[in-house]
Amino acid sequence: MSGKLASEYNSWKKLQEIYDTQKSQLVLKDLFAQDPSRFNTFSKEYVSPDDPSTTFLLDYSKNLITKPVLETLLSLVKEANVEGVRDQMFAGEHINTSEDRAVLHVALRNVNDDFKIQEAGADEVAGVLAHIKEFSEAVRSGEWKGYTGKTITSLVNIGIGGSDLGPVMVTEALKQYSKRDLAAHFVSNIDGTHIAETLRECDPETTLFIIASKTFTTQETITNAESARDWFLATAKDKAHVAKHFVALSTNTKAVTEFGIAKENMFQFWDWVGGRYSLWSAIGLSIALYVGYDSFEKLLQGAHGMDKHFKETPIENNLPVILAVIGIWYNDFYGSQTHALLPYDQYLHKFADYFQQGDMESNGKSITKGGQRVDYQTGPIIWGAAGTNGQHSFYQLVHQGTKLIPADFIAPATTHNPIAHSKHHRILLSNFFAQPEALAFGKTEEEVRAELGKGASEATVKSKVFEGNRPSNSIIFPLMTPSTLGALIALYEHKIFVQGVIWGINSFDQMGVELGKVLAKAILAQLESPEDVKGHDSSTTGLIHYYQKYRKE
Ligand SMILES: O=P(O)(O)OC[C@H]1O[C@](O)(CO)[C@@H](O)[C@@H]1O
Repeated sequence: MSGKLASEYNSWKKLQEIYDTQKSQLVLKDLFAQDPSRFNTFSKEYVSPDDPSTTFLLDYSKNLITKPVLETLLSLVKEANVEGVRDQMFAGEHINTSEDRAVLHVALRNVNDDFKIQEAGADEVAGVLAHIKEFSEAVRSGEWKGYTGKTITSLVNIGIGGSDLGPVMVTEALKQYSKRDLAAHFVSNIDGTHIAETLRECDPETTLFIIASKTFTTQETITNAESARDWFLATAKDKAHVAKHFVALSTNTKAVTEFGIAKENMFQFWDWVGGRYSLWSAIGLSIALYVGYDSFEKLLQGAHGMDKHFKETPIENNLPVILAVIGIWYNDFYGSQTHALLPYDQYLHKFADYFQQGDMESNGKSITKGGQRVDYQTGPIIWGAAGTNGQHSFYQLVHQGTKLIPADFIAPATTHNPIAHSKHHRILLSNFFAQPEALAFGKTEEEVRAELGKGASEATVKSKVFEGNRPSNSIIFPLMTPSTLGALIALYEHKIFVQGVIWGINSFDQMGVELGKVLAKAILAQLESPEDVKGHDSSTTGLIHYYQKYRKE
């Protein structure tokens, strides 16, 4: 960390100058016309250093950049000492300064021991993975039995935030690798409807509950876990049976034991694993159970390959760095408020949800590590949806609205479901190719006039014009596999890291989620009667009083 605001860097000032003076020249149609090799210049194929079959192409040529712009963006990376902080992260230095913690999700997937990491607990990773392997194989093979001797057919992961979103996203993405005879459910919301509806699909004799909570104090998770235990014991009766049906994923042994889960049924991780970076840890148990340990290991290997790429590749060829600086270009100079993640792969339908936490909880900060208020924008709003669904919903605004929305289009070249001789997939991909093209190059007034002929009103002509010059990245990979997914997730994790370092913020704490929790606790104690409602503004008081008119018990 340099201790400077990003806006104090010379390269930041230079970027502002470029934006102010050359913005009108950054027109994709012209840039492509001027340079026939633009695609070659601004695209890179990633091949995992460990496994050539883990590969994808990143095309970033449809961005509002030129070589000098990109060079200046990369000099920002140098000035902010991103490489230095990256090396500190890999070495286990406590770069999460507010919590005085290392940030070592890379240690969870350090499969070949390529990185020498000294932090306490890093040497225990292999042991926990062995525990995950042994347990997941026992459950999947049917060797692990429920209290009446039946095999497990339903998994219920109870967790929230990072203890839910990663396993949800990955189990959906790798559904093709599941045995299909083990149903995976995820309960996160404190709304009783979530657990009630889930339990309606489960049988206490054949259900395994996975209580996933780093702290094991999260109100939603503990409340849901207690309700699950009550539901289970209503049938099983004997508390001794809990051991066959409840396991915990946590750093908090004491709280797990107090809950009644046996120590041998606890899967450990460490304070240097951030919640939103934890799917690689014991939090991934539901993934290993659902898709098998071998696939889980391949996921880790895929991420590890990207870690090596990020650590060892010069910044001009470093894919997370390139994505990060292009994002900064729009976020901080073009004033884009959001970034869309648009996977053309139904298996990735939770990808944007996952990175809403990954990115927004990491980089949704306005105070630097040194305590200064930033005078620029930090993390973007992340959103998106899978496939052509979005086209029939929000793409209108992306194409013709008043906002500039940078987007990443992500797709597999081949599908696990080649039904109708891959007709569906070809149609899907034709849209994946067409949308970035339409966004970038649009449709001129002349083209519209030629198309509509003389009788068309001016308003109709104007409404059919696509201004174009809307930027995007495209990522295409051979097939959705565990290792490719691992590489893609790690790509975005490191992108978020690079942006956080440039903005000078701590991407690894989450102070902003605390205030609401504290207020909710105080309000919970006041819900009984109107006389208890004290200390609030008139709006909050009015809302609680309205609720109290209808509350039943
Ligand atoms: O795993 P835990 O400790 O239950 O926390 C769940 C989530 O709550 C948060 O602390 C805040 O939302 C997240 O960072 C975390 O992923």
